[in-house]
Amino acid sequence: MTNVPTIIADENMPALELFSGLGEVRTVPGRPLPRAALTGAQVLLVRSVTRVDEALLAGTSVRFVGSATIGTDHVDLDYLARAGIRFAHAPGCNAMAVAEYVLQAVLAWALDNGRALQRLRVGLVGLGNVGRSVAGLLEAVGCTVVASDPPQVEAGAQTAVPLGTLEQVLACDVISLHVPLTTAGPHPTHHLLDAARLAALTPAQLLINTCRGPVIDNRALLARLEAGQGPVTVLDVWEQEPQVPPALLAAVWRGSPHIAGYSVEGKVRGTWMLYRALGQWLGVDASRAMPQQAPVRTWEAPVASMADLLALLRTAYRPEEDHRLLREAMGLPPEGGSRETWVPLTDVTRGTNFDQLRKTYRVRHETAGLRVTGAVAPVWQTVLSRLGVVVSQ
Ligand SMILES: NC(=O)c1ccc[n+]([C@@H]2O[C@H](COP(=O)([O-])OP(=O)(O)OC[C@H]3O[C@@H](n4cnc5c(N)ncnc54)[C@H](O)[C@@H]3O)[C@@H](O)[C@H]2O)c1
Ligand SMILES: O=C(O)[C@H](O)[C@H](O)COP(=O)(O)O
Repeated sequence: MTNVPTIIADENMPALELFSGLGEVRTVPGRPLPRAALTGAQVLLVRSVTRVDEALLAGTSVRFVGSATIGTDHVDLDYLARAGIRFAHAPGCNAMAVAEYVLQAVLAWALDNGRALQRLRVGLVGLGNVGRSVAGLLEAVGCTVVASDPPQVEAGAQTAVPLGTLEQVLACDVISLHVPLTTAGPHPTHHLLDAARLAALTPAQLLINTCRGPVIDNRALLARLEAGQGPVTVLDVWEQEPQVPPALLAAVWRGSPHIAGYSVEGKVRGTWMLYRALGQWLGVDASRAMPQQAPVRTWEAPVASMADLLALLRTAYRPEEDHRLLREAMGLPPEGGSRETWVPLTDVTRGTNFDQLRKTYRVRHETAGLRVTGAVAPVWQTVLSRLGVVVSQ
């Protein structure tokens, strides 16, 4: 390509200054992305909220699409291949952010329920970048982890985490979902947790979904939760985003607006990976380093107990704040209010509120780089090391 390309980018993408040497960047809203904005553009950079398909791209001059995400279910990859449009995404960019979100949920639930981590069996559905990061942290705190991943079994993959059946995973104390959303192929994940599988789960279990909403049949889940028979549930993702059914939100232990991966580092790394890929495609230098943004942080107290570890993690991120804000945005009162106090918002307002929460999401850093100066009990040393914490006593 000889001319300077025009790059259309989602306005919620950080660190777009990386692209200043590669083309002229123009930002646009991602949901909905105005098709007219693509006129004359060669490059389109999106996040998960933009459906990228023939309807959006046919007749445009876009030749490169980048998605600063791990998931690709919003992109019609077959169409892009047929149309000769190059595609890049960001595998692994925010895996540690999601793993920290899951670790906090497990620690808080275990503390609240008097469960010893060393006796917890954790089942992961999907053992890719996120599943492996989650397993690394949970094994380090003493949990026994098993995963179900049929594509890896069929490929004969050697995995550090033992692979079992989905049924074995669903029988664990904690179940965490880390699969892509797929509707075709030998192992589709749409409604993988359907009514029948959900019926086998009990209130003694913890179910966490940070992958994609439609992997769980949300109506069936709500029916189980309203009957008092469902698992304690953490949902970061919802079947009809940006819609969040107030009844389902009221029934879960914790809900958040699809932000499990929203660390500053995860988002910046996603942009940086696209910058590298675009530079390679254009055949130009793209050797800028990933912008480093985490400030110096210090934890001066000891890390002796599970509660200490949770308190340390909470310096970076307080999940109940996301839960509170999401409830407010969907018209629910603070925890415990009756159904009569729910504010009846329209779908349009709820959808706008959901996207607004994500757009204005606060600065949240991963734990990596935190300096601990207090005494660390041997039992927590491995997890702190895997979190990238620097222990200096
Ligand atoms: N909430 C968030 O902010 C957030 C952040 C990152 C990723 N995600 C979601 O999490 C998903 C997983 O991320 P990842 O980085 O681990 O992806 P990945 O591609 O590295 O791993 C996915 C794994 O799932 C396995 N898999 C596929 N179908 C399966 C099935 N039917 N049963 C069991 N395993 C199956 C694959 O073999 C693979 O090992 C992404 O596709 C994305 O949708 C959400
Ligand atoms: O797949 C992912 O990486 C995440 O789900 C995704 O990044 C969520 O954030 P968004 O792209 O919608 O801003």
